[in-house]
Amino acid sequence: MNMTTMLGSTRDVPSAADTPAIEARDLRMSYGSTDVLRGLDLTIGIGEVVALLGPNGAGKTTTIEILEGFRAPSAGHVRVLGVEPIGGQDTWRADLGVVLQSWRDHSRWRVRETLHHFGEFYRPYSTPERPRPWPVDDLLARVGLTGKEDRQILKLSGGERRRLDVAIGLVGAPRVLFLDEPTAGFDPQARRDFHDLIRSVADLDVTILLTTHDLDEAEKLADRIVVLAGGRIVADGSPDALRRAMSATTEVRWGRDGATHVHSTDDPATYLREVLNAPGGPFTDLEVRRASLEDAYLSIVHRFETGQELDAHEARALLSSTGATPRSSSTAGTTSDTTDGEHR
Ligand SMILES: Nc1ncnc2c1ncn2[C@@H]1O[C@H](COP(=O)(O)OP(=O)(O)OP(=O)(O)O)[C@@H](O)[C@H]1O
Repeated sequence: MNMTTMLGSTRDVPSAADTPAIEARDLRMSYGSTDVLRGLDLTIGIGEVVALLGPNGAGKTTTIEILEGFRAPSAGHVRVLGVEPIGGQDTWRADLGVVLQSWRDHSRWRVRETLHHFGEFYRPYSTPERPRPWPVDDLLARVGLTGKEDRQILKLSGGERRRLDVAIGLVGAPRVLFLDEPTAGFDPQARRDFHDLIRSVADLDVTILLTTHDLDEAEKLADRIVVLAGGRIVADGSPDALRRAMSATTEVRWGRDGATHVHSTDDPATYLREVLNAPGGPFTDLEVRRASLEDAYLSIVHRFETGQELDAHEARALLSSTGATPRSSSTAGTTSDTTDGEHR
């Protein structure tokens, strides 16, 4: 039985039709006197793949742990598959797959027995539409651990262990999969394999919320990127929309007469014309670079952290694709100034 047969289609699931997979309204969380989440509004539809980004300590893991039901929020309305996570029963829990940041238990267990062990928890929740658990051999093949079935966990490499973590998250054939920094420590090939795996899972309408610091990963995997900073969502949109909202600027780099110049501009054509027509020796270097998603992200976070105002237009652009309402006038914005840097 392959994965598609096994998972069926979540379109058949009654609760999937009109209930969002994840819903948070004015979600707040404080640890003692420290406010970590200050009013998060987030709706994620069934089958969406969303990357949650934000600087260290922004509250990504906290958010995920609240959605998983591991942590009670201080305030706010939270629903995952229509259920309040902190009171979620086992039938609800069986619909979730969780890949934590680090999982170090059972290190003497072997790969197959570990998956078998966790898979058995899900058997009582098996339905004709969604047989559970996921067949271990198919799962091993999916995560690239075929041939490692009998190895003890402590003898796996870091990347292999992470693949096992992902397999454990999937073994219950979840409807919603939470992945906290899933590819930390992966080599490039393992990362690529993992991306293929997640895309194939996403194709089955599994809702995926992942945290990552890897912009490239977010861009490859996610339909939508949500940026968390200062306890609030400061940007929410497709990778393209975020890049467009933040990347009016283009960087022009040129070398001439022994000097390298770097200039950011909203109007590269006009600037280039000026540069090319200016008197001087031959050009030794010329590069025109549109800002990347990483540039956009860094700019969003930088603008937020330095308290730079964003105007209503910028706020709308950053939050527009989900129709979210900007909550603050002091979050992120575009870097549309033109600065000239010169390096000799
Ligand atoms: N159990 C806890 N008790 C007190 N403070 C906590 C606890 N867990 C997290 N924090 C604090 O809450 C803030 C948010 O932490 P969280 O782990 O959610 O951030 P994150 O965005 O996932 O960070 P990272 O990117 O570093 O993983 C941090 O300042 C952290 O120190």
